[in-house]
Amino acid sequence: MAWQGRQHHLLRGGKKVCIQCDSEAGAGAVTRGACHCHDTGGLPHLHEGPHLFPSPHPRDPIRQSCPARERISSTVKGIIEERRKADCCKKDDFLNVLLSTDELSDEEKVSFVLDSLLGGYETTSLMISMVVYFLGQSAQDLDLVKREHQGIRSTKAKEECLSSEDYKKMEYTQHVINEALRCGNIVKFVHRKALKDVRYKEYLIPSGWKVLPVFSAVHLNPSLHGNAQQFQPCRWEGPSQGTSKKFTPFGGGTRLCPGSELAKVEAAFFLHHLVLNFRWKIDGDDIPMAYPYVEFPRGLPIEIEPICSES
Ligand code: HEM
Repeated sequence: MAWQGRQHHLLRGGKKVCIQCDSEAGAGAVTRGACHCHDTGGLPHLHEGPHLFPSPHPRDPIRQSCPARERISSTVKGIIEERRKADCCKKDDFLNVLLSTDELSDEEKVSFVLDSLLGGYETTSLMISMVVYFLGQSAQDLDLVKREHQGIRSTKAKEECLSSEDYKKMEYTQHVINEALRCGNIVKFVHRKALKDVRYKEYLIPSGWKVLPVFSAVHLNPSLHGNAQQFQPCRWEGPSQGTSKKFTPFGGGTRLCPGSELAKVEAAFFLHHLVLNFRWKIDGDDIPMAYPYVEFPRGLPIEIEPICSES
């Protein structure tokens, strides 16, 4: 995304960056289709649909969601056909792995691609917005992140791309990302069903009951996280702090988010370029609100200004 001009809606821009990265990571060829679906409003409509109650109103978003799914499915089908015709079987990407299996029908393969794109579409852009929002309120943390990225950049040529080794050095950035996930609670709860009677402490959860584990209740519990209401990235310092049952922004068990590492890499690399090249301030008031999904009501408008390299 080119940062031209001074005013940007971070959430909107972030979605485009994320859809490009996710689809590149999955299968380069899907990028073109995915970006088209973003630009024409298909992905936003598709994402909205399952979260809303149907209404008889002619502009009911669910009426737009179903055709959006059909449009995007046919774009992905076209890309799969192109991939089959072209001799690009040597490509070692997600789409080729998916195409090489006979255990799924074509429809299931298309659905798999769509689910993966949707899984990372709102979530990662929201996480990036959260990071920018919280850093905007903590000059000290912003300074620490900036120094970390200046250190990494100083070992590289001017336009040299970041590598996995650079990513491993982004320790404080990881703490900031973890803390934004803890405070931001992008996914507040997941849906589960008890398959048999389950006893937990003095409770009985009868077979067939729906259970919604609420992550935000754990992430903001002061008995598990000291000063739970405060944004304090330094709490993540120390070995294996980021993986524990008291911190589950990406779920857990067999349904653990397969995109968690990709999302964190996207956020860290985005931050690298943002803090080294720009100053920003949030334009007016905007705060993350949950209704029930977390959003910035105004899309987090920010004013940015390039940092001159001489300064
Ligand atoms: C900050 C970013 C993200 C957050 C907070 C997040 C969170 C989650 C959570 C909590 C689940 C578990 C849902 C459950 O247990 O029912 C999940 C599943 C999933 N996520 Fe993510 N996710 C993120 C990014 C991504 C990305 C970038 C992708 C793909 C490119 C992705 C793809 C998926 C898929 C396909 C599933 C379903 C896995 C399954 O059911 O087996 N997610 N995600």
